[in-house]
Amino acid sequence: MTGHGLRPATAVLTVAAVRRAEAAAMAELPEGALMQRAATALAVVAGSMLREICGRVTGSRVVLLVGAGDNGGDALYAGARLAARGARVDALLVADRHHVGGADALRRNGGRVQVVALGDLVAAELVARADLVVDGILGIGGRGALREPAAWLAAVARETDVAVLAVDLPSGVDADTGAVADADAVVHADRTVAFGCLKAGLLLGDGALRTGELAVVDIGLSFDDVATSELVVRIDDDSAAPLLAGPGARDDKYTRGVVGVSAGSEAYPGAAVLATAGARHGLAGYVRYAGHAHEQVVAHWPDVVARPGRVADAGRTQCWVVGSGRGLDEDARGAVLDAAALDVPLLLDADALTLMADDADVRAAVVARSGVTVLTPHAGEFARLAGVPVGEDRVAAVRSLAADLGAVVLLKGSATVVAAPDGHAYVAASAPPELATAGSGDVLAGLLGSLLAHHEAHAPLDPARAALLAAVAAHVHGAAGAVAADDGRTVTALDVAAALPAAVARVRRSSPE
Ligand SMILES: NC(=O)C1=CN([C@@H]2O[C@H](COP(=O)(O)OP(=O)(O)OC[C@H]3O[C@@H](n4cnc5c(N)ncnc54)[C@H](OP(=O)(O)O)[C@@H]3O)[C@@H](O)[C@H]2O)[C@@H](O)CC1
Ligand SMILES: Nc1ncnc2c1ncn2[C@@H]1O[C@H](COP(=O)(O)OP(=O)(O)O)[C@@H](O)[C@H]1O
Ligand SMILES: [K+]
Repeated sequence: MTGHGLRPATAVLTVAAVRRAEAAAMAELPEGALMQRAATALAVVAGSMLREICGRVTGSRVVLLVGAGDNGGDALYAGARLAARGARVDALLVADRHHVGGADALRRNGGRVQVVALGDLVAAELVARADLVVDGILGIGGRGALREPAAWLAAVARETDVAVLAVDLPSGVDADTGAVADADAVVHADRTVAFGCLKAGLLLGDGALRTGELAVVDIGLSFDDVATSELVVRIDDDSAAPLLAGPGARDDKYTRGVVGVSAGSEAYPGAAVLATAGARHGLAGYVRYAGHAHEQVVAHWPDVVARPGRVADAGRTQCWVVGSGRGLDEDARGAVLDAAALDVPLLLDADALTLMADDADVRAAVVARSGVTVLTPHAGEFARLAGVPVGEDRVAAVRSLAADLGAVVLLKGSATVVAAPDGHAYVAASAPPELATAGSGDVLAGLLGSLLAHHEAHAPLDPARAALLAAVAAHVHGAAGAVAADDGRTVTALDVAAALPAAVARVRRSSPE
C-alpha cells in the first residue's frame, strides 16, 4: 500500500518519510516556498490565539524561541508576519546558529532579535510577560532532551503559565515515538501546528501530553510514495464513517452478520454483560452468547441469544469474541481452542490472551489459524504475549508482535495502536481519559467483534481490513466515551456501551471532503 488518498490530518509519517516527501515537494517549487506556506499557517494560528488572549494582534507581545534549524526559520517568518500586523515580537536565539533569512525578515518588519545565554534575566522576563510564546526550538530535526539555554526557557514558560504555540512539534519530544527524554527539558504546548502531516510523537506516549490542541496544515506534501512501514493511518470521523454504513432494505438479521461472544464466567458475569453490550451496537444483526453468564446476559439484553454450552455447538457466526472475564480454567481454554478451530474471524481479549501467553498449545492453535485473528491486549497483556514490555516505540512494538503471531494486534491505551502482520498500522487517538474504567475494554471487544462479523458477512476479511476495522471500533469506542462524559458526567463501562448508538450516529453524520 501507499499513502495515496490520505489527508494531512490522517497521515502519520516517520521523520525519514517526511524528509523524502519534503524533498519531492521542494524539487517542484521555488526555493523557500514550503517554509513560507508553513510560516503563513503558523501566523494565522498565532493570530487567532492572540485574539483569544488579548482581543487583537496589534500591540500584543510575542516571544519566539528560535533554535538552529528550519523549525526556528518557520517561527521567525511567522513572527515577521505578526510584527507586520503590529505585534511586538522578540526572537530569542537559543542555538549557536539560526535561520538568517528569517531573522532578517523579522527585523525588517520591526521585530527584535537577540542571542540568549543561560540565566539571562531579560530573556526570562520577556517570556514571563509575553501574551504568546512560539516554540521554534526543535522540530523533526530534534534529538533527545532540550539543551541549555532552551531547557531553561521552556521551564520559565511552564512555570509562568504563558500560552505556548509549538511549531510542528513541542520541542524535546521525539517525533517518531513521543518519548520525552527529560520531563524537565521539554516544551509544554497549548497548541501545536503540524506541517504537512502528523508525526507519531504528537499522538503517542508523553509527547501526546505536551502537544495541546493539534492543527495539521496542508503544505502540499504528497503521500503517494510513502511505504507501509513508514506510515500509520489516523482514524477520524471522516475515515470511519464509510465503514459504519447502516443496513440496506434487502438486509435481514443474518446478512448483517452474526457475532458470537464467549465472555464472562460464574466469577465474572459482568464481563459477559459488557461484551455483549458492545456487540449489540457494532452493526451485526444477531448476537449469540455461549458461556456461564447466559442468564445475566438475557436479563440485561433480551435481544441476545444466550445459552450455556460450548462455542463449538453455538451455531454459525461470522466472528467469535472470546476471553473477557472468561477465566483461565480448562473450560475457558476449551472455548479458545473451539473458536480457534473455526475458520471465521476470531477476536481474543483479556483472559484468552493470558491463556495464549501461558499455554504453548493454545498459542500454537491460534498462530496456526487460517482465519483472521485479532488480539486486543492492554499494555500488561501485551508484555505477557510479547515477553517484553511495550517500550517507547509503541508502533514498532505492535507491528513486531503482529508479524510474529500472524495476527492483527490492537494495543489499548490513551491512544490505541493497531497493526496487521503485513505492517499496515492505524491509530485512534481521540478517546477521553474517562474510558479508563473497569470493563470498558470488554465493551470494545464486543463492539469490534460485531463490526468484524458485519463486514465478514459482506466480503471475507483480510488482516489489513480487519486492522482498519479494529481502529474504527476504537475510534467509535472513544467517541462513545466522549458522548458519555459530555457536560462533565462521570462514566462507567455500561455508560460507554449506552452511548454507542449516539457515537455511531455522530460519526455517520460526518461528511468526508
Ligand atoms: N518537513 C517539511 O516539509 C517542512 C519542514 N519545515 C520545518 O523544518 C523543521 C525541521 O528543520 P531542521 O531539519 O532544520 O531541524 P530542526 O528541528 O529545526 O532542528 C535543528 C537542529 O537542532 C539541533 N538539535 C537537535 N537536537 C537538539 C537538542 N536536543 N537541543 C538543542 N539542539 C538540538 C540539531 O543540530 P545539531 O545539534 O545536530 O548541530 C538540529 O539539526 C520541521 O520541524 C518544520 O518546522 C518547514 O519549514 C517547511 C516544510
Ligand atoms: N487515559 C486514557 N485515555 C483514553 N482511553 C483510555 C485511557 N486509558 C485506557 N483507555 C481505554 O480504555 C479501555 C480500557 O480497556 P482495558 O484496559 O481492557 O480495561 P478492562 O479490562 O477493565 O475492560 C481501552 O479501550 C483503552 O484504550
Ligand atoms: K517546535
